[in-house]
Amino acid sequence: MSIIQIRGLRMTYGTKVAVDGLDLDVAEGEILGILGPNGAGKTTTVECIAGLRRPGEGSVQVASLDPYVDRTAITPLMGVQLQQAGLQAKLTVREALELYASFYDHPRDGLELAERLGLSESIDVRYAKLSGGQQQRLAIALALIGRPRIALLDELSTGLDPRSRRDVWGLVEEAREGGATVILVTHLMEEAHRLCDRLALIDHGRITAIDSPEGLVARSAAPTIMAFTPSQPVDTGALWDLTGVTDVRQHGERIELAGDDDSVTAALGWLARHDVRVGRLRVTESTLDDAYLDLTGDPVLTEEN
Ligand SMILES: Nc1ncnc2c1ncn2[C@@H]1O[C@H](COP(=O)(O)OP(=O)(O)OP(=O)(O)O)[C@@H](O)[C@H]1O
Repeated sequence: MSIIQIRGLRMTYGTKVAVDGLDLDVAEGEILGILGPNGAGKTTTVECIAGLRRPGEGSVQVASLDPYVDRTAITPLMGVQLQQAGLQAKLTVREALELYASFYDHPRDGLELAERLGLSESIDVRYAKLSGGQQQRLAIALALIGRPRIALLDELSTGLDPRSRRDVWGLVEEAREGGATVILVTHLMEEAHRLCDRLALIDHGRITAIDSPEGLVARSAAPTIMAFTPSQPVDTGALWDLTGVTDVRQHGERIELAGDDDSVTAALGWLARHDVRVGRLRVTESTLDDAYLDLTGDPVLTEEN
């Protein structure tokens, strides 16, 4: 049973189509990453899930409620971190944490959360005086303080230094262990790979692929590259004929061979059989980054096809 269900969502701003017939199901306890180019419609989709925008067409259901209509019932279930936090400039970190904790039945300890996010020294600083990264960390603390059943995190770690990013990832992992469902909009492939059970690629307001991170990497056409310097000249034509090889190039003494995982085994076997020693071997596997570039803009791919 999905905790979030979107059917045929369409959103326009004037003549601009921001979301164009989007369907999505998110299972309870899942961390779903949303990836896509700037302007693809990610934030607009998240704002509809948060009940901040009324769907132009189609429907959004969260925990069997309409988040736009049933705002009062949805608020205690949901923690939301948006790109624009929209907090009052004069509110201190402590006051903001206390205010948000009051919205929930069983909130986390705000001071402990502040400590975890490196905000203890700024606890009495007003929001307007915080640095961009501190404002971002506070927004994340406010999204998670209520132990929400559903957390919506839009560009979680944009603008955070590497240490803060890891602190924040730890909190998201804890939320997952607590059974939360998390929607995470991100441009960071490392973050997507590490935290998310599934990734939805959105382009031009539609989902173009949805799968596990490994599934997306596996289905992308981006190949494994094997580069090496042979101990003697090699017949590159013979390498072309090996299982899984899709490309062979020679750059001076070096040979670069592209293909699937099997191509590496096949090439190493062939070279051994022909008494060619392999020097300076380097094998580079395709990454989520490659898969993202490869898959964005393609037709819809789901786990089933
Ligand atoms: N308030 C608005 N008024 C007019 N157009 C808007 C508004 N908000 C978003 N848009 C447009 O709708 C489209 C989708 O925007 P959205 O912010 O949802 O994309 P996004 O995928 O979140 O982008 P980014 O990665 O840059 O945050 C964009 O073309 C954007 O310019």
